[in-house]
Amino acid sequence: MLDDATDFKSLLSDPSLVCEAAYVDGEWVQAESGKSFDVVNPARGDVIAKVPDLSRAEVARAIDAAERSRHDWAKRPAKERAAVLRKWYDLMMANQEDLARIMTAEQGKPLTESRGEIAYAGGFIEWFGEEAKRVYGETIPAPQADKRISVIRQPVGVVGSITPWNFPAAMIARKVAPALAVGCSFVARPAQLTPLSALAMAKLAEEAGVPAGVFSVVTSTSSSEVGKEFCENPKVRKLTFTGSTEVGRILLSQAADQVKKCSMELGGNAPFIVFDDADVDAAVDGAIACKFRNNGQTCVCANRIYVQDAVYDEFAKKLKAKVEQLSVGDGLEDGTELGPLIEPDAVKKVREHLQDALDKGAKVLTGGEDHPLGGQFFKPTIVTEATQDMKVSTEETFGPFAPLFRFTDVDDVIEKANDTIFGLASYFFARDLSRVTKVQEALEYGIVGVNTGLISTEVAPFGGVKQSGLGREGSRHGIDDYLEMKYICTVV
Ligand SMILES: NC(=O)c1ccc[n+]([C@@H]2O[C@H](COP(=O)([O-])OP(=O)(O)OC[C@H]3O[C@@H](n4cnc5c(N)ncnc54)[C@H](O)[C@@H]3O)[C@@H](O)[C@H]2O)c1
Ligand SMILES: O=C[C@H](O)CS(=O)(=O)O
Repeated sequence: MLDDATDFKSLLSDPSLVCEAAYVDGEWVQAESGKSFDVVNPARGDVIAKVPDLSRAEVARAIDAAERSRHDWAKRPAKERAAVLRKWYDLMMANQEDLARIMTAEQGKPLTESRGEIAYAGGFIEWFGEEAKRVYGETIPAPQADKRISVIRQPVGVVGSITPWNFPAAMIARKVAPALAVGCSFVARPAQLTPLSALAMAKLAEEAGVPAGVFSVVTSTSSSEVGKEFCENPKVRKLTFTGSTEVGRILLSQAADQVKKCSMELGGNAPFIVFDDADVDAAVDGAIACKFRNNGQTCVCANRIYVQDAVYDEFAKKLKAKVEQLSVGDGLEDGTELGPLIEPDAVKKVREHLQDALDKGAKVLTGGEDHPLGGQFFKPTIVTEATQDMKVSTEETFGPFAPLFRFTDVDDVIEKANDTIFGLASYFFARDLSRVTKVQEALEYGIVGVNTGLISTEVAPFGGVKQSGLGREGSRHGIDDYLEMKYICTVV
């Protein structure tokens, strides 16, 4: 652990990237009430910054600024908007180390993962800057000689955004990038636990030339009030949300009154299936990457690991050996592979899922207790003999807890894998071509990883089916949710 006296800003080349103010209409502001809230380092429990606690009325002013500024931004040639996004990407990458340290300090993930997330977030800005220049329309042969039919695509307008704490930069980037690329304006409300990454991104966007009002970051402890403002303010044409399915339901209900355009990136419950023809060593490496990335705190982490009888013991033994090598500690320290969980309730949920599994017959293979570091650290844990009646088979654990389920029959494991209200990510390891084809088509998920545990990239359409969400982010498809299609019929 770093010395508690270490001020993480002393680790930065540019401490001014730590912005203890909200960014509204091109100005760095405090709350009129004078209220602020603490940003805490989950590894050490110390306060690393204070940011303003804006009121709903102050959020409404950011929306007003977004409405005023969007028209000129949309009128700019796409090439000009693309150049601003490219500059923003270049600044993100030039400041990658500082942005990573800020992220690790507020979210806890190891520096290696924070560096990766900054590159991932920047990748969306780079990608959609390029896509800005390819928003095409079409002409359609008219059924009458005196008519001409054309279709154009125009920016939706003001976008309201609410995002979670687990990827404090990437979850915003994959929304704000397509929005600004097509000429929308954007008001972001980052998670209360991790606002600093969003504010640092705004500082670099300002430097890159994003006009005042086009991108604002409002910090607030009252997420429900901000959500209601986004849903009830008619100037907001679209709500984009990433978070739990529970909150997604609330927002969709609130948005229904104005039939507001919504994108939803929600919860997951990923199955990870190891068949008897798999490369077991590759499957173990895939499971480590998939289960323990961000300490298990990702929407696409393996939540249930199904292993076919013939390779169950080999897989369990090799996974145990690798898990016991994982280095747990402060993410700001070199070599750390698993940081703390984000808050005490997150640790409580891991303990709850573990105890429920043990009560129903599971056995601890490794871990299964708080880490000697204490606080929000927990030992990476594997249990064997997991069964479908356990909480972990229907609820997202969101922590370093790997339950192994044994299976025999292929059709049976597909049925079990699909037996959930969620449908975001899924994974399986197999080599038989017929089996691979059958399984990848049978899994009811928006994302399928075949012989890999890592699927995150800006070039592919990311999103879920069933109650894991609506819409896709990233890829050429990710721009569609920020455009309205207009059909023009002209009599000549
Ligand atoms: N599908 C994806 O791309 C994706 C990505 C990351 C996280 N997630 C999901 O997010 C969850 C973990 O993140 P979390 O704990 O921050 O989720 P959460 O739903 O509790 O919170 C998400 C965001 O919504 C805000 N919020 C909470 N209640 C609200 C309300 N009533 N109105 C408006 N905003 C509200 C929070 O302050 C936060 O900023 C997990 O379920 C995970 O699967 C999904
Ligand atoms: O937690 C959810 C994120 O969307 C994970 S990913 O990094 O985008 O795959």
